[in-house]
Amino acid sequence: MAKTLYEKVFDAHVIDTIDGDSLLYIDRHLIHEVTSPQAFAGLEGKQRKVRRPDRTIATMDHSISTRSLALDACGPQNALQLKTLQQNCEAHGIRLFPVGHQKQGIVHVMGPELGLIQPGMTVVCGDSHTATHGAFGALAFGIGTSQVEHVLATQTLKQSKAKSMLIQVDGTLSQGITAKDIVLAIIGKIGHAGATGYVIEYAGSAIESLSMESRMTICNMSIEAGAKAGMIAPDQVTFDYLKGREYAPDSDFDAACEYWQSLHSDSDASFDAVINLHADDIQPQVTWGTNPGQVIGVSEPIPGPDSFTDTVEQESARKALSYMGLQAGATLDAVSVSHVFIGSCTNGRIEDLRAAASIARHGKVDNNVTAIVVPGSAAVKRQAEAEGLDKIFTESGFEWRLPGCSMCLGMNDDILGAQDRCASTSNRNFEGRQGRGARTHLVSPAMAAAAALRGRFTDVREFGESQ
Ligand SMILES: CC(C)[C@H](C(=O)O)[C@@H](O)C(=O)O
Ligand code: SF4
Repeated sequence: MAKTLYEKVFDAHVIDTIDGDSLLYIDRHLIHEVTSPQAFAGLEGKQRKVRRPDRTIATMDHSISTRSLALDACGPQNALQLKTLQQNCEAHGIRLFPVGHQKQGIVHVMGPELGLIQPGMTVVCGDSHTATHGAFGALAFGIGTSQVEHVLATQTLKQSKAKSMLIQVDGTLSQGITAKDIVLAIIGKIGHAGATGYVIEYAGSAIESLSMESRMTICNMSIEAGAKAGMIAPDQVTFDYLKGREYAPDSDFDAACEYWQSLHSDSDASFDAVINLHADDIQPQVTWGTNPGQVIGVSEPIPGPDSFTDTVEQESARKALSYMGLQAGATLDAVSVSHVFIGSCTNGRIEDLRAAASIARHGKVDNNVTAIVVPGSAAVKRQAEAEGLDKIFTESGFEWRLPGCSMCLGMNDDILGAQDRCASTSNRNFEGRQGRGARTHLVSPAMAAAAALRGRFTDVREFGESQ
C-alpha cells in the first residue's frame, strides 16, 4: 500500500498496539532544564532508572543568562532548575552540555548540528518546537512532562496516528525572501490552528531548494499552525549536511543513505489535506497581531476586524489591534520599533546570522532601538566569530550575546517592558510572550536587522542586491 513519509516512519517504530494506539520506539530523547525536573522526580519516586541514557541528550538553554556563564546569573530559581538538570544527568549517566560547554545550545539547534537527528528517526523532547527536527525526515514532536518521564523510563511512547497534510510550495523565492517568510505565509493562509490534528509534509521545488537551516526554520513553526509535527523528505542536501557530523553514521554512512533514500511519500500516497503556495508570490512577512497567523506582507495595510468573515477572527483581530497598539489600514513601515531580537530555535543558526549581518553592515542601529543578537548555540557563535559577523553586529550597534533561548520567551533577564515593540526572529507573538504588555512582531533575520537600522519596519528589498 502506498504510504506517506509520515506513515513510513511511524510504522517502522510501532512495537506494540495498546487500546487501538501504537506504542512507538523513540530513537532520540532531547531534554532541557524546564520540562525535565518533574519527570526525573517521578522516576525517582518509583525507583526507576533511565532505560537508554545513551539515547538521551541534555542541554541548558531556556533559563540561562546571555551575558554571564554563571548558573545563578538569573536568580536562585533559574539556578536551581539548572543545577537540578546537572544532578539528574549525573545520577542517570546522561550526556549534558551545560552553559559554557562548546556543544551547548538551544536544544533544537544543538541536536541537528551534532548529527544527533537523522532521517527516519523518532525524536521527542519536552518542548513544542521539537517539530524542527522533522526537517531531516525524522518524526519529531513535543511531549508533556509525564510523557518525558515515560520515555525516560521505557524509551517508548503511546501515540495515535495523526491526519496528514501536504503543503506544496512551488516556484522560486524572490531575492530577500527567506524560509521564515514562507512559513509565516503558510500560517497566514491556513491559520494558527489550520493544521491541528495533522502532521505536515512540506514539499515542492521551493522547499527542495532550501538549505537544512532553512528547512529547520519551516518545520520549527509547524506547531504554530497547530500541527503535531512537520516533515521534509531527506535528499542530497540532508545527506551532505549530515556527513562528517559527530553523531552521524561514519563508516556505514553509505548504507544509511540507502535507507534514507526510501524515506519519501510514495507518488500515489494520499493525504487528508493538500495546500498549495507559490513561492514567487511571497513578500517579506511581518505579523501584526497576537498569533502567528495574523501576518501580512510588509507593504500591505493592517487588516481591520471587518476584513474577516468569521466572528471569532473579528474579535481576535479587534483584541490584537488594541494590544499591539495598531490602526487598521495603516502600513507597518510607518510603525517604529524599540527592540530587535535576532536569535531563537527558529532563526538563531549561522545562515540566519549571515543574513542579518548582510543588512547590519549597511549602517548603524537606530538611536531609539536596542538590538541584540543571540546565537542559537555555542557552535553557531564560534562560526559567526570566525566569519567576523560579531564585529559587523557590534560595529553597527547590536549587542552580541551568549547562546540560549533568551528573549524568545524571556525566562532569563532578556525581557521587554510593557508596550515595547520588538521585531523578533522567534516564533511566537502571543500576548506577554516577551514580557508583560510587550508587543512582538515576527519577521525574518534580514527584516529584523533592517528594522534595527531604520527604527521601523522596512522592506528588506530596499537594501538591494548587495545583501
Ligand atoms: C519551556 C518550553 C516548555 C516551551 C515549549 O514547549 O515550547 C518553550 O520552549 C517555548 O517556546 O514556549
Ligand atoms: S528558542 Fe524559543 S521557541 Fe525555541 S525552545 Fe527556546 S523558548 Fe522555545
